[in-house]
Amino acid sequence: MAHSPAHSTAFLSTHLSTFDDFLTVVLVDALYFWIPVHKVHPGRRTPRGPSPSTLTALFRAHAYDSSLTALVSAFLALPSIKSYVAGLSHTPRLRHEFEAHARRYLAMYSPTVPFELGTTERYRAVSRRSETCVLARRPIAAGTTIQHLSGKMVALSPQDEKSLKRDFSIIYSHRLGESCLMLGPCRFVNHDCNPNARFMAQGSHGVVAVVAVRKIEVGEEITVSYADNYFGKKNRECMCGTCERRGKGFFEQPRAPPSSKSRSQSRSASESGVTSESGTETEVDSNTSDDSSSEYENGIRRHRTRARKRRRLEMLDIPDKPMSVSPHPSLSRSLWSASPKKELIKTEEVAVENYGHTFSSGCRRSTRNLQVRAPVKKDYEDVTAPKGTPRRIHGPAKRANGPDICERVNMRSSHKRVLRPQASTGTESKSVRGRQRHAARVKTPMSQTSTQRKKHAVRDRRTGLSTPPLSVSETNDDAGDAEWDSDADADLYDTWTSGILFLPDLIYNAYWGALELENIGTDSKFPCSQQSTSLLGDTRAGIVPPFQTRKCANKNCHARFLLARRGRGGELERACAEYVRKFDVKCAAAVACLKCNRHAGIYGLPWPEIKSPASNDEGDDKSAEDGNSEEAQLPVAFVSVW
Ligand SMILES: C[S@@+](CC[C@H](N)C(=O)[O-])C[C@H]1O[C@@H](n2cnc3c(N)ncnc32)[C@H](O)[C@@H]1O
Repeated sequence: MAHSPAHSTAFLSTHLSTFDDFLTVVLVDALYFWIPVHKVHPGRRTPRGPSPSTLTALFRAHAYDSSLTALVSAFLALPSIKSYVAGLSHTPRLRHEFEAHARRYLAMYSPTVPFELGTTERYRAVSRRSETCVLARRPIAAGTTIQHLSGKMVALSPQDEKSLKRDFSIIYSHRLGESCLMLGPCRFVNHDCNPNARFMAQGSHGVVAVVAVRKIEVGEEITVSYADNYFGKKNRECMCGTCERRGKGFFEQPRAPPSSKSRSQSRSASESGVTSESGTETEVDSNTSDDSSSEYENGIRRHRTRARKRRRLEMLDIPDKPMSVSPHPSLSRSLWSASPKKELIKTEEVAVENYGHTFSSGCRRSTRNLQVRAPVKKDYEDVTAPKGTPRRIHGPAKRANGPDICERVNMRSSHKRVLRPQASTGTESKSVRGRQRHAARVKTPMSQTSTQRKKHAVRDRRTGLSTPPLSVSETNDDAGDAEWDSDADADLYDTWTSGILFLPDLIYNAYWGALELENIGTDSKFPCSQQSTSLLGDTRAGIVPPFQTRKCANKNCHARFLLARRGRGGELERACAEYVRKFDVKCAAAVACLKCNRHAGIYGLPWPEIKSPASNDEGDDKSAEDGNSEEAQLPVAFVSVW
């Protein structure tokens, strides 16, 4: 085999990196993720692995008994994996290490896994690519070992030390007193100067785990501190969120070069040997009292470097602030804070934005089973809209040739909308209303006839012209409400703004807030279980196939083989949202679907019956999450349905 590790009984960093590249191609790039993850040997070709559909079938088959061991065995029994392992020179040690490493990546598919991979644009200015980050899928208590977020650390061989010198996954182990290569899922954890977790060695075989140092909320990025001087001296090139907030590291503002006046002042001060204003002793060079004193020169150099960096950022068109991690605004803490109605409504709104993206790329989903209730639209106003602009209801992003879903999400989050409760009376709100009414008269398409509007919509769709942000709508007076309240107008609005005809339902669902499933019994504890239990029962008995496996119509969707759901799956996801609302279960997957509901496919959003929460997962992470009470509350549906 071209790149199989050398015949040797020792387990070297070369072996680890080769295994890791192979396994990330097979188990992460092909199935799980929408960007190829960073490889240790980017230029190398890896041997062919099993097809995504074979793997998907494998996962589904073993998801029901939630046995990681069974899954690993089945994986190792696949012909392509067998031949890869056979190439490992019949060295039991290597085979054992390969299996252990495969197990680490396979464990990421465990439905109970408390984290997921996401993408971040935070480091793009330097790395020029989207990078991976790790996000919490459920609250993680301080002191908890994060289950399945593990890796393997091996001392760098001298050969690797030369070739991989600048590689990202090399860490210095104080315990071993040498540089090590660390690979496995925990290599995706980024650095933060105020981290919420830390790496911890488990046992004496170089197994690394990640332990939370404080409570981590759903959707929060899991970060560790690599070292104090990892990103330059005192991490001054660090691009973490903490540095961004503090204006440190990469985000430190360049100090302006001293003005000529202050320079001459400091020069005369230095000539007389006086301490400068800032309190630092100015260097005195009795021979050359010109501007080229080293501190000044350094200042200029620093300033230029920073200016260069800023220009680079501008060229890349990366918003300086805030840099966001995706997924996604919908995962932000506030959306999940315990469920007063208003919070819920925000959740729904964002969820529908997501779905808007998703649907616009081809995954239409039925929402016919949903009833909407409890009008709530008066509760909020969009305070970010420019003065006098009639409020715009969130619509889907433009489709035509735009950036893909993830990018859009990121772009959106750079100018987040702020929703706040709206004042009900008072002069202020009256003037707002006045402005809105005026703006509505001037701008809204409601002044056109409905035939005209339809004609324009059709024309826009044909020509591919993006529809201007038409800001239908919303004044707060009764007349405005009545206008907007009519189904026809709402439908039309959607047609105008996006050209996607099926969105009205969704926008309405978001807009009206709370959703109710038709088929939820009043005393049903787990709304979706009623739908799915019987089918699941049959499935387990082997009577019907578990789900219809559909290919996603979006050709950019790397998770297309995982899209499996029963019939009209939309209602099940909604059920999940409903479940979240009712029981305050913090389920990131419910709304965080980025690419064609990858999560829905992988983690299974239908919620079948509750089993006893006994987990069969074994291995290095056995003790993990013992103390995590959230774990026990989670529906075992996560374990059962893929
Ligand atoms: C161990 S990897 C972490 C996972 C990585 N983001 C990926 O996509 O595979 C470390 C790399 O992440 C990026 N990185 C992580 N934290 C960073 C930080 N605070 N500042 C700058 N770059 C960071 C750098 O590109 C670094 O080489």
